[in-house]
Amino acid sequence: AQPSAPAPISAPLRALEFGQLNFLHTTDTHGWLAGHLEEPSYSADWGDYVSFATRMREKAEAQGQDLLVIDTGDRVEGNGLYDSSEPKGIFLSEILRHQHIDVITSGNHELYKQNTSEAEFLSTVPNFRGKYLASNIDISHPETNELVPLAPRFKKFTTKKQGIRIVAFGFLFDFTGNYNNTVVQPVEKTIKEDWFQEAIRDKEVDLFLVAGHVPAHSPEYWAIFEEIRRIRWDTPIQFFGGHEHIRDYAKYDSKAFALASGRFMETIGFTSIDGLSTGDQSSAASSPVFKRRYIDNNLYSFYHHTGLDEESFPTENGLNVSQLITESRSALRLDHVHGCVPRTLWTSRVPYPNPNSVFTWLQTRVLPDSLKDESRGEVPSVAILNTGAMRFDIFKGEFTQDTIWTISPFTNSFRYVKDVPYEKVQLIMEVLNKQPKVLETLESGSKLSPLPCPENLARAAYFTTEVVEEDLETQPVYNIAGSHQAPLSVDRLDEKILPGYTTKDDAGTDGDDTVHSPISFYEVPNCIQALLSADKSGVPETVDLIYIEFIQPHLAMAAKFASLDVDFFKDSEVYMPSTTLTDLLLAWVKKHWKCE
Ligand SMILES: Nc1ccn([C@@H]2O[C@H](COP(=O)(O)O)[C@@H](O)[C@H]2O)c(=O)n1
Repeated sequence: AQPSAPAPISAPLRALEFGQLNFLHTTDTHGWLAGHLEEPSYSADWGDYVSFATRMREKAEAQGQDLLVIDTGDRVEGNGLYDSSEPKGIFLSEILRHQHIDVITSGNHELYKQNTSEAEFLSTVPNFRGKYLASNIDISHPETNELVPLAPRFKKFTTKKQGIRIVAFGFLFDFTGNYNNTVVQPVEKTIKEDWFQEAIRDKEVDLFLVAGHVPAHSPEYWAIFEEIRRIRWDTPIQFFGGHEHIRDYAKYDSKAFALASGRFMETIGFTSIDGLSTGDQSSAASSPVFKRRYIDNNLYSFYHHTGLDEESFPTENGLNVSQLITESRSALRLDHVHGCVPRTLWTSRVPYPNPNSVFTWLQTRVLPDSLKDESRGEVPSVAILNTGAMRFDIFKGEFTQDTIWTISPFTNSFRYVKDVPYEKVQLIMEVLNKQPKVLETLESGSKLSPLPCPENLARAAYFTTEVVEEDLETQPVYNIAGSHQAPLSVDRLDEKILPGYTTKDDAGTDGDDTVHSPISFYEVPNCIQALLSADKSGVPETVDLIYIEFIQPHLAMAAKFASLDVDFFKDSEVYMPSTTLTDLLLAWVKKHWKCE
């Protein structure tokens, strides 16, 4: 772990059940390879994970079993270790490559920008040659401009100990927000292509392995499942997914399961399968047995599951990677303090609006204090921001160079349209906050990216519907009864059962390795608005409508519903040129949250 990481806290743990074939899985790490430096439950770093994977492989192989390591993308954007360097990602890429990964895929974040996808093509794919799969992504070659596969479409391999014959794929969900140097072909179309049809007709296969940046429960995975089942009615299928930032496990049939392993290096997913055929030896078992566990990413869990301790657990490679992370953080000055946070602000642990909500803080303090374009003088305005723009809670204490990227990694700036009737703005807000179907599909047929953070969409079933009194306290406590998932915090360390993930999935409620008490998780709107007006006494007739540029296509759609005759693509202008949300937040923190 990193020198400043908090020590993990002992807690009751559920055991891992090994099988013939075992997997470790990460997804949506978003640059958090240093682990969480303020949350003991997730305080292990990528170096510890390198050691853990090695020790787990040794353990499996000593028992004549196999272990494979999977990563399903969104490795970039969301932490200083990625975002703070120039160019972005040069430190992260060097750290990442030290893990032995058997199958790795791209997420949507690898494709938002041209430089990110090109770095993927020129560095990550070669670093993981033979392991990186891209079943439905092409990229315009940076030198020739020719459209080429980002990586091989699939691969076939045989496991070392058991001789299990695996055909593996690597998919991305039907993403449409990519920059135009890449092409993401819809999954449903890709699976009709000859190469896929041939691959699933291979009779010498014991397991289909579908890794992808695709939600565990999703139409895309359902389509792949059905296509494979049309040809291979009983070959086992193990899916690994991601994108929703949640722990999840989906049962497609008794021989096909999908695991999703959370977000931000909080979770190492584990699955095992027993009863597979191996090579030409058919299995004695009538049906394979699938198991799953969500491991809290900390050394207490790692020691327990490997049966090792502080002395015997770390590998030389793992220790070197931890050291490399420390050096990279230091070179990037990620511990540099910009200010001191007076009280913790939550994205979804408290209801909105609330004095402890990040969104209330933005609405009432940051946006009104910061959004001012000199060229517009005292013209009243309304600013609209999508809640997905804020990625993480802000903990009480030091606000560092790392914090700014964990909360606001996107480089979006602001645009505006002049003289919009205030009542139309209110109608637009109503449309934007209708969940989520109204604004899902453009006339072109392409889908709009959701406005809130992915957790917020995926966890609708877990929302705390009645406000828990304690969540309204100045600093809420966390061991609250209810049934919802949410990350663990730094407080309340005095109790044996600590608050944390309490996952419910298709296999039940015993998936988390650590037994936790649950935490509240409140729904937040898709968008918030702030009225910026010198005259606080009344509502203005017309306003400048300022918005974060990410929501421009959504606004264009919403304007139609609100009968507002504005072409947001043609009629808008840049507001506060060269200023991003990240810049605004940092400037506000430096000015208002000075350390004593
Ligand atoms: N420039 C951007 C990009 C994304 N978002 C928000 O993030 C969501 C996607 O998050 P994943 O990690 O699941 O890919 C997206 O739906 C937006 O809410 C943004 O605000 N600005």
